[in-house]
Amino acid sequence: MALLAGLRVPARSLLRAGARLRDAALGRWERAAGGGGDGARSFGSQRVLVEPDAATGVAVMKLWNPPVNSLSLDLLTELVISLEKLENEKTFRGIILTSDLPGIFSAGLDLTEMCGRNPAHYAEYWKALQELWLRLYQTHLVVIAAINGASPAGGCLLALSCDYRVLADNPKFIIGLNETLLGIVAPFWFKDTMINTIGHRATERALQLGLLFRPAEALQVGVVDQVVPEGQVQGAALSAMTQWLAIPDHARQLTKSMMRKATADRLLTQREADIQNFVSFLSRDSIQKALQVYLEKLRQKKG
Ligand SMILES: CCCCC/C=C\C/C=C\CCC/C=C/C(=O)SCCNC(=O)CCNC(=O)[C@H](O)C(C)(C)COP(=O)(O)OP(=O)(O)OC[C@H]1O[C@@H](n2cnc3c(N)ncnc32)[C@H](O)[C@@H]1OP(=O)(O)O
Repeated sequence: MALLAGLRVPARSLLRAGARLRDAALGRWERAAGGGGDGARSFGSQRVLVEPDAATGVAVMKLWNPPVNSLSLDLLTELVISLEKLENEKTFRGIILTSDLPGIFSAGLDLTEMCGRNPAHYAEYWKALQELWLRLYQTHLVVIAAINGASPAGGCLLALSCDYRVLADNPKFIIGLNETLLGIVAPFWFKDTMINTIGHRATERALQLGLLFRPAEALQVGVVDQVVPEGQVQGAALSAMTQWLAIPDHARQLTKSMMRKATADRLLTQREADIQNFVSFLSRDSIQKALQVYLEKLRQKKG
């Protein structure tokens, strides 16, 4: 109950949360997809709900990790499993990645996974993040981000790793790689993913200043491809998906691989070194202190 006490979610969501937690305790849950009639069933885990539509070959994947969809170790693991499952189902060609929490797409990496833990935990956490990025960035499926909330840092990385981004038009829905504001540094593969999306100069400025873009600026700089009124984001993502799925799979997939392989390979060839780098960076007293101060500021915001 204490965990739920701080959440700003409606009673309906709390009931749904209760049901999910119960079902998760029993193992992976399944329920019939509402009115689908095509035999497709929703599936998922505690923190990732997947609503597949076998008729269109598109699955909507919703993040649900209250209060802010921070990328905890559990969420990272569940995302990888859900992605792998969809990749292995031959009927699916596309994913809409979105959030099931009002106003938040993802708050990025879970700061509580990076503060006051031991080096083995940092290593495990970083490996899980690498795993998710490598899979999402290189998946043969079309992935469109329907960004229905704030999306800083790791949340922005998730969106940038998709093939196309639609952002809901609300000034609170900021997006960007703001690591420097926390006193930390975006790793090279975050930087590369952004360069591949908006170019070198715009990335250099965005990263050094830790810029968090509002929707109009995000569109202008190219961090997102489309801005639509709130409430239309999923519909717009589905419309965009039609265009992507009109292309023969083999041609689109080979092109995606041609565009992204070198970037992914750069991490693949130095995964272990990247983990060690992260662990030693995070283990510095000054970095731990900076993260603790930032986390404390977030916690006191409400007080
Ligand atoms: C040359 C050497 C190079 C070496 C490089 C090597 C390695 C690189 C090293 C490190 C790289 C790390 C990369 C990091 C990436 C990240 O993603 S870090 C996380 C960045 N995220 C943020 O800055 C977002 C912070 N959150 C917010 O701004 C807001 O929470 C919000 C998302 C805009 C939502 O605002 P609001 O709706 O008002 O909610 P609250 O702020 O009230 O938050 C509610 C509770 O959630 C907690 N929380 C928020 N964000 C996080 C988070 N990211 N992790 C964990 N917890 C979070 C917040 O504290 C509140 O908690 P309480 O309810 O008060 O307990």
